[in-house]
Amino acid sequence: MVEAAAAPLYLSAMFNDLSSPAALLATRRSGKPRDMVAPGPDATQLARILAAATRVPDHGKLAPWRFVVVGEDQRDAFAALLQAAYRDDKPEPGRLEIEAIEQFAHQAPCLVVALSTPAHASHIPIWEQELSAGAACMNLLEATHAEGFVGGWLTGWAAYSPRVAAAFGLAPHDGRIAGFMFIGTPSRPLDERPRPAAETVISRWTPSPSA
Ligand SMILES: Cc1cc2nc3c(=O)[nH]c(=O)nc-3n(C[C@H](O)[C@H](O)[C@H](O)COP(=O)(O)O)c2cc1C
Repeated sequence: MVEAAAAPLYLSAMFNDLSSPAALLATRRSGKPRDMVAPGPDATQLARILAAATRVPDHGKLAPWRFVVVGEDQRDAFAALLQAAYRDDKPEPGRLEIEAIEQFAHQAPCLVVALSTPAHASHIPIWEQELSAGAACMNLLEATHAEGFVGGWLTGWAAYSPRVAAAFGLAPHDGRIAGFMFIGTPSRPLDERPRPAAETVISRWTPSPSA
């Protein structure tokens, strides 16, 4: 059996356990992008993460998703874009709002913008293509954790801004921003969040007599 790479010290045994694929799935925990610090993935590791993100169920083999990497040297331009987009709706933002935008744009060592880009001409329902985009985002996160980093999937107002969408190549009605996928190293231990009790979300089908 191939020995799993030793998990970096910051990963408590409770979260993102790399000892086996099943353990990783059972202990998956996002990182908070605002708490992420270097290192982030190098070019080779990011290429592996994005390759995994494209290896998802995809009805009709349409690849209805795109991934745009925002380089570290592009974060100032990204922040300027977000500020301009924010001013589209609120021309006179307050200082705290601007600070929040700057913090969002510059957080975490690595940022990939995931796009849902359904093929409208296809007979495959848009909903199913959007599900594939969600699967791609999830695989990106799982591959991130498998590489020993943490990922965080955020949206927020910027994901619904036409100006931000256009800056990432989306014309109106083309598609949507599926998420801002931040990747890095947690600067503090991860903590658990409430999870739904299995019995509230899992059941066995019992056909009704009238079915
Ligand atoms: C489509 C989508 C959008 C999300 N957007 C946000 C967001 O804007 N802000 C936020 O704090 N969490 C957001 N989340 C939730 C976090 O990504 C994260 O999943 C949540 O904190 C639970 O942590 P877990 O991934 O470890 O279960 C979003 C999740 C999804 C699936």
